[in-house]
Amino acid sequence: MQKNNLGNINFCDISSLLSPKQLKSQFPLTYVDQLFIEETQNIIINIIQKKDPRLLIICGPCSIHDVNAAFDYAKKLKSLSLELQDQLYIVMRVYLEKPRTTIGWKGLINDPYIDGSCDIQSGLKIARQLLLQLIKIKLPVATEILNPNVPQYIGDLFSWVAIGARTTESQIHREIASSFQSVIGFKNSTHGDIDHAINAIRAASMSHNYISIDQSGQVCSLHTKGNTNSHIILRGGIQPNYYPENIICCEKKITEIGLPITLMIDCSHGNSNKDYHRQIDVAQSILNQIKLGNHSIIGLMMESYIYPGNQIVDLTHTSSIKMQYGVSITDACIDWDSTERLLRCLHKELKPFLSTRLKRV
Ligand SMILES: O=C[C@H](O)[C@H](O)COP(=O)(O)O
Ligand SMILES: C=C(OP(=O)(O)O)C(=O)O
Repeated sequence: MQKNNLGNINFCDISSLLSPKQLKSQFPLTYVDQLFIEETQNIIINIIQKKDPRLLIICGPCSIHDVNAAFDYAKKLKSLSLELQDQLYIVMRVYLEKPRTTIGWKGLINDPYIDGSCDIQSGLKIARQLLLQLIKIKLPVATEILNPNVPQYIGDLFSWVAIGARTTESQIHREIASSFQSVIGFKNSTHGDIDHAINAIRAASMSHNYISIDQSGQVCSLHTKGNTNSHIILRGGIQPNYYPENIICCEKKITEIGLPITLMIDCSHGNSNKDYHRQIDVAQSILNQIKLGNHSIIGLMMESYIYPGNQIVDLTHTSSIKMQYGVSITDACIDWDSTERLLRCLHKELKPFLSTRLKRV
């Protein structure tokens, strides 16, 4: 078989990208904004260490595909978060990379024009610019880290980070998690196994050496300190795992190993059986569990956008099809009005209970 001049018959094309340093010089983080991110990271560390009794809420679209709609959503979320901040600490889900079960659109960084052109260089620029805009309005942001080199470009901007169900068992993702100064949430596996997430927490807490790229884009060997601030995210699997019996079983397992008992519940994915309406039932169940004295649940994740549901995009025809504004193009989301009602309800109902959760230190 004839090799092309890229040295591998399966390579079709290679193009250079700008380095992390070049991207950051085009879209710099100001000192004031950097202090804001550090402050929000510390608040979330305090929440998972039970020194701050508020419930952490990671809330936003399944994926970002339209930066204008994302910013409109962010403004609504910011103003609500100010009103509810005494009980809820709200962080926007800004998911820029999507792990797929088989194939599909892989997110704004990979394919910003949603047409299969995969202009990754533009994707990185659009992503960093949006994140800086959100931070400018003092909205903390959260994401899932997927591609191992992406953190060098935008990893300085997040207040909280997830490793997804499909990558929690991956060594490279655990190594990356060990480099983060923000809290990291590890999801249980797509089938519902929590051992992968427990092993990930232990691995990420240790120091690692691995191959990465530095700020100039040069391949390097990276030595990390280890991140001891991580927790499990129960996202359901073949069955939901947010019921009291699942939570108790998970708490028992974590206690036996000697890890801090800190859980976030993802109201979507396997816990909602991918029916977005059911996210509200999951949140209601968690509210009741907290009222009944649960101390291990520190946060909730929800997939929410401006309008409900989702729309299917056909990557080959996107330019000729008009997409609906503010509607997800990946998983279905609850709409803004339902989100606002749910968050107000959590705020009101949790008020008498949250302060009793403070760890006696
Ligand atoms: O959160 C998003 C999706 O659940 C995840 O990316 C998998 O999506 P898929 O099963 O549609 O590929
Ligand atoms: C892909 C996601 O979730 P999970 O890893 O739980 O499937 C997500 O939260 O967007």
